[in-house]
Amino acid sequence: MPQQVRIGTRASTLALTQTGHVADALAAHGGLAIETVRVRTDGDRLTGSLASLGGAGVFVTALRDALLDGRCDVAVHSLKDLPTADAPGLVLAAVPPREDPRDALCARDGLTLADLPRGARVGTGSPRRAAQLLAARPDLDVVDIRGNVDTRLGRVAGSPTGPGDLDAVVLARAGLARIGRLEAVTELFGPDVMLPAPGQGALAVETRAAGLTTDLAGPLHAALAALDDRPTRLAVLAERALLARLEAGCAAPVGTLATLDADGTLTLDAVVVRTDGTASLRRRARTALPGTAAQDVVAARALGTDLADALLADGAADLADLGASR
Ligand SMILES: NCc1[nH]cc(CCC(=O)O)c1CC(=O)O
Repeated sequence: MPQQVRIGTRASTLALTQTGHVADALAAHGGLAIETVRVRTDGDRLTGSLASLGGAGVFVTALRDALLDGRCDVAVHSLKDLPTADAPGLVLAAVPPREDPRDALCARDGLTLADLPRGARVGTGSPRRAAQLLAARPDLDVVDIRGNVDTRLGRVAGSPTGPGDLDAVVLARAGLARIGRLEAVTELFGPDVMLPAPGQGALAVETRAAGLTTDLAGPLHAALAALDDRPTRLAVLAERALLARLEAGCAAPVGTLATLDADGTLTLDAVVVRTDGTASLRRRARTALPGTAAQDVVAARALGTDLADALLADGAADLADLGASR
């Protein structure tokens, strides 16, 4: 008899697809029978703008409660939706290999950012994306939008499935890839134009720190360890350490991306942008990872906190409302 594992997820297409990948990977490891438990979060229920929803954790709190109550054993989140504060009683058990973390423009008629007409209406609910869009194209009319990925794509002119009242929207490439809508992408933004949110493109697999029955803990923990990807974990650790040191919320106009080279160098890029795009601070730092698991974690975190300190010394806190929507 395989061990039963209940895996908690939001019910959006994106969340169900992400959870499906994790469930398949855990099941492939053997000895586990996976059951999916759908959980409705405030982020799914409430319809206000993302910036007005009350910040950290709107998509994850209900899932974490389900873990702590024992309604599920494992929860899958988009890593960028996880607040940087530790959750008592829970552990980040696996960070699977990251998808391409870039943001994508999905515009009408195949247009790129440079091709969009003056004053074009571009939808995003993210102050980070809005600020970087305006830094590149101050003439754009950035429109605050919400909804799942399909709903947002439906707002692009010419879409068969929505009002089509916008010239373009900006979305994470990873989410579009996971739901099979990459054909909507008209441009991928390089790091010089738009740095992604910390953790974008990565998943987080959480479990209870204690409380799994001992027979479940063995096979489940082995399967989770096999799913964990060291380069992704170290990169998102550095990005999240930066965000935490800036005391920045998920709605702050902060972009950051870490990459691990084959030679063991971790490079972290970060930008803090004034919300209207009229000023920004950008920095890069690198560190040679020592090479053992515990030392690497310390080094990755230090890279993030040191880069944040440098940005704060440059005046990041005066430039942008870092505490937005915490
Ligand atoms: N809260 C929205 C959210 N959370 C994760 C993703 C995309 C997938 C990812 O970044 O891993 C999205 C949609 C988007 O930003 O376009």
